[in-house]
Amino acid sequence: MVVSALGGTTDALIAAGRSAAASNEAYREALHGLEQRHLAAAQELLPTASQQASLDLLRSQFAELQRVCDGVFALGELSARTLDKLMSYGELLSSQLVAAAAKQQGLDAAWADSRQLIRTNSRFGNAEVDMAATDLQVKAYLNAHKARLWVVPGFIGADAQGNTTTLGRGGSDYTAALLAAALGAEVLEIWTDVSGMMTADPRLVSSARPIARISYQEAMELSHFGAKVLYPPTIQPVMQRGIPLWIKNTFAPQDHGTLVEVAPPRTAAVVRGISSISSLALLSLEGSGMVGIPGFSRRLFAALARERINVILITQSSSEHSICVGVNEADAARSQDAVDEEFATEIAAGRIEPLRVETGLAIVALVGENMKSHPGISGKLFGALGHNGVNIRAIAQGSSEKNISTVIQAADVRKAINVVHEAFFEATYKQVNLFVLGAGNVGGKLLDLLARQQAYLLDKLRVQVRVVALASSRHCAVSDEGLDLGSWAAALDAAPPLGLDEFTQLIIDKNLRNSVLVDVTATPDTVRCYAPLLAKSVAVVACNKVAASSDYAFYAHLKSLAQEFNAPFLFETNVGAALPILNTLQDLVRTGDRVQRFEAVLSGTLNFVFNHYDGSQPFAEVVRQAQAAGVTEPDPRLDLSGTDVARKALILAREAGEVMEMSDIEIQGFLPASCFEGDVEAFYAQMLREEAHFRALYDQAAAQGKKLRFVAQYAEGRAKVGLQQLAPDHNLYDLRGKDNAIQFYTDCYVEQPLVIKGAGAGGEVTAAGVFADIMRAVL
Ligand SMILES: NC(=O)C1=CN([C@@H]2O[C@H](COP(=O)(O)OP(=O)(O)OC[C@H]3O[C@@H](n4cnc5c(N)ncnc54)[C@H](O)[C@@H]3O)[C@@H](O)[C@H]2O)C=CC1
Ligand SMILES: N[C@@H](CC=O)C(=O)O
Repeated sequence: MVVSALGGTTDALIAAGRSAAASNEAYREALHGLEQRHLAAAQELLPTASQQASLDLLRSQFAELQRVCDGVFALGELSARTLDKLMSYGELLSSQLVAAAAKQQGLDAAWADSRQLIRTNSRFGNAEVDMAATDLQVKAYLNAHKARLWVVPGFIGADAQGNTTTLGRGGSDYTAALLAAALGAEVLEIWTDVSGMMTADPRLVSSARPIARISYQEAMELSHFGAKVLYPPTIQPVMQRGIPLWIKNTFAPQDHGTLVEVAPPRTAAVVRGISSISSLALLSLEGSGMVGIPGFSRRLFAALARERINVILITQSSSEHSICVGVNEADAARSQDAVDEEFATEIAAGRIEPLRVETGLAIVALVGENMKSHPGISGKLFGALGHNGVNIRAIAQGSSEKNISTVIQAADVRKAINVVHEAFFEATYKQVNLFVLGAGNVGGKLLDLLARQQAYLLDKLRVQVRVVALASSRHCAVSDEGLDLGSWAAALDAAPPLGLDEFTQLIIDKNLRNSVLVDVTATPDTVRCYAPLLAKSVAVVACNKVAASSDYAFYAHLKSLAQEFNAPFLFETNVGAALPILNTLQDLVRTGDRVQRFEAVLSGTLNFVFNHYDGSQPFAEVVRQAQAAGVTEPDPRLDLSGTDVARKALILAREAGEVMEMSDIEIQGFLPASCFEGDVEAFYAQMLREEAHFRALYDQAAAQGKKLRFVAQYAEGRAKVGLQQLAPDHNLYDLRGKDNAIQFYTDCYVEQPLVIKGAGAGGEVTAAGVFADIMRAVL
């Protein structure tokens, strides 16, 4: 049994040594605290009658420790050798306590000093083990001494002169593996505080799960790449002897844990785990003088090796114009000095550039032996990262195909690991993070719809939709876990205000995967956050028509950002609410068809009004009913003036490929100009006064058996909107309630148009259309 120090002891010993070296007497207090803790542990572990020997031993060892620290204090210096000696006390003390407790339990147990077993070189702080000597020492010791259970301190060894050395932090696992290998053990069990290696770091990925069985190679890749469960060198000694290694959880012994073995059974999962290393610096050596000249890489690596700088990742393009290596960020400055000195002549001659050092980076890596010869893995990896705006700075994959590593910004690590985990571990769910602007008619219906559908989406589509922030014009509620959609209105009311720029920055700072801005306002203000968000690969879904009907340059800029940053910009509901008008049009254009003309009824409000108005009640009253039904714009004058229909005609024409501005659309209004003087109430009052005008319009049409329809027309680059009287044989005659309809004549649809018709306005259907756009953006 190999034992680690009591939690926190090694750090406390290091701190005490450093205090002493800095002439700070605080080390005495620190040692006293540690002593009390160990004495208390002994009193808890052992019955009172048999505590004395252990308590005496502990006291004498703390007296020794005190003398070591006093020496450091007197000299004002803490050498690596003394620090190793200091640190060794953690494991020495704990293992002696455990040995005493085991004997007390009646086991045939004995304590062995690992300094007599593990032979290392004299590199204090991170000594290298002499395997052959260790093997011999372990066998000789166990031949000479007899006990059924040996309790041994982990982490420490001794050099040939008998000086105490340490094997690197986490080295107790390594000690155990060295002993298991020397003894030819049947199995090495590592008892820790987690239930094995996980598919990803559980602190970063909440849906990470334990890996039941894994090969040595995979475990090595994962442990090297930050899976802190296992100290990386641990695997080598047991792998060489084919000894299975079982990671188990002390706090949940019933859990299976992870079994590391030669050949775990093949599973459907091609990727075994995702790992990451933070605090990475990328060193780039570049220059035309390198091309085709052998020896540059050797000199680069030699310069780093002389400084004992560990190279974590290497990549070189086939142009040989640059070599790029990843090292620990803490080694960046030394790397720069070492490499620039090595290449001083070439740099002075301009044949290569001084070493370029970039910090603040991290590696995210896919690990799995089954990735070998399995096409599409890297494509899926890069696709998942790219779709979420994670820029890949460098890539490395060896021909063994066990590991594909990407270097990314450290700030993107959490998002990156989560999207990659979602992409490769299908049994988990995909998380969608919504940032919603507007909670009025459409917004409120959307939030209620999301609340109703959340369980369905999770269950059937494995999509977890969360509203992380919800803003009205006065409040903004934010929740990292997602707002409770059963009570969004109360949460919004209780929340403080947040400006639009701060809201935008919040989305960028949260940097969550599958982020979507949902604009369900009617204001021109909100559109200014679209561009910065699209440039961060945040999808934008809008039923707000302002952006798509604004200046052509702005609309085109948003479309190109969406393409450049792989971030959907979707606004299907801008025309005909949830009717699939824009998607159909985009399909036509995408397949090379050309729209020759279209005719459409695109105002739910005006259709509602003309379907309900027959002179039996005032026209103004019918408009009020449309507003109450949630069909009009927040300002109904936009509908009645024809402006809203003109916006839709413009958006359709643009999506058909036309470069047009709003001023190019001819609006033939039918309301007397007097109706637009003053505010909305004045508008209603004036319509009442103009009732005769509306009655006359109706009577003229009715007298010929026709209906009034406000029609948008586009043909060969020209568009207009206006009131028409349509006969019963017209395709747009038979429209009920607030229906919309459009007929496209294209190069393919020449005689019979492509017709789309149905409910084209109202809070519910618009919310449904926005919801569909959200799903389209993220699935
Ligand atoms: N009602 C319908 O049938 C359809 C509506 N639309 C569009 O839906 C949008 C919303 O319409 P409604 O819900 O009826 O309007 P609404 O006026 O009921 O709701 C808009 C909400 O946005 C809020 N708001 C304004 N400025 C804001 C800001 N800077 N930040 C956050 N919230 C802000 C307002 O306080 C209001 O609660 C409009 O752009 C409309 O053109 C699109 C298709 C159909
Ligand atoms: N106010 C609009 C709503 C949809 O865009 C309409 O009346 O159609």
